[in-house]
Amino acid sequence: MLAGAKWDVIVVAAGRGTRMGTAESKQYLLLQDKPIVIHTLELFEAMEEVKEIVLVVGAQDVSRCEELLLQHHLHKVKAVAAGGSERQHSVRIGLELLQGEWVMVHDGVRPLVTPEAVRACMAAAENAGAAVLAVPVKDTIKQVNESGIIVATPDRRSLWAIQTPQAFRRSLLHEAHEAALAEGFVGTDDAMVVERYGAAVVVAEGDYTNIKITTPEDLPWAEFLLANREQQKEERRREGTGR
Ligand SMILES: Nc1ccn([C@@H]2O[C@H](COP(=O)(O)OP(=O)(O)OP(=O)(O)O)[C@@H](O)[C@H]2O)c(=O)n1
Ligand SMILES: C[C@](O)(CO)[C@H](O)COP(=O)(O)O
Repeated sequence: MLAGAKWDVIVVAAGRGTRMGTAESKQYLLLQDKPIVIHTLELFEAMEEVKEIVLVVGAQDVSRCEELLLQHHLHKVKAVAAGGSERQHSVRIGLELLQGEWVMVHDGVRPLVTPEAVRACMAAAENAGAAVLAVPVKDTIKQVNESGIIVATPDRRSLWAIQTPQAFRRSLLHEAHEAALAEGFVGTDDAMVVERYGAAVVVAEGDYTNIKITTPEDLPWAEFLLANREQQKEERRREGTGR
């Protein structure tokens, strides 16, 4: 294990992808000939700050994921666990398998997060105990009632779109999840669980390319962003070798 590796990661990939509408769950769709969730895992596998990864998937996908891990040499994944009916349950299942001091939770379907953004999130969490990647919203956001009438326009300066990774001192995240379970609270992200527990969660500014692959139009966008990154990497490599 690397000396600087003090972070564990839970990659949640047990969703059904109903909004994508494909027969195959979206985390296994191919981007540049590789399953989306493998792109995501490779990012954390390559980071020296990362010690161990737990992958949480649908019960029916555990063995095919174990094979995929071998095929793609993902040695940091110490367990593949069967997830729960809600994202929050899948996170809690992953959390039970980890013992380290620091843990990040990341969506398996956010394959485009950069190591720089992950590092910004980890640094903010090490300072504050809990941090999430986020970007300021670019649109004007309205609150609309059931009749389709706008009831409020919150000040955009205070609105952020929340992404993953979400990074925490493990004991805090564990206590917050236990409390949520006891109270029957289910949120859409881990920050909500920790906020509700009463702890401060800070935002670390990420970037707009860390998209969550959710609906069909996200796929060509992700392909474009990936191709663009590969091209930039190739250009840097050529410059580095003077070619
Ligand atoms: N019970 C669940 C639900 C979601 N997730 C994971 O949480 C991440 C973010 O969820 P989302 O994009 O909403 O995925 P789905 O639940 O699969 O999508 P949908 O809501 O369209 O069905 C995904 O990587 C998804 O696989 C999970 O591990 N367990
Ligand atoms: C955690 C998350 O990625 C933050 O944007 C998001 O909440 C995932 O779940 P959702 O079902 O798409 O709300």
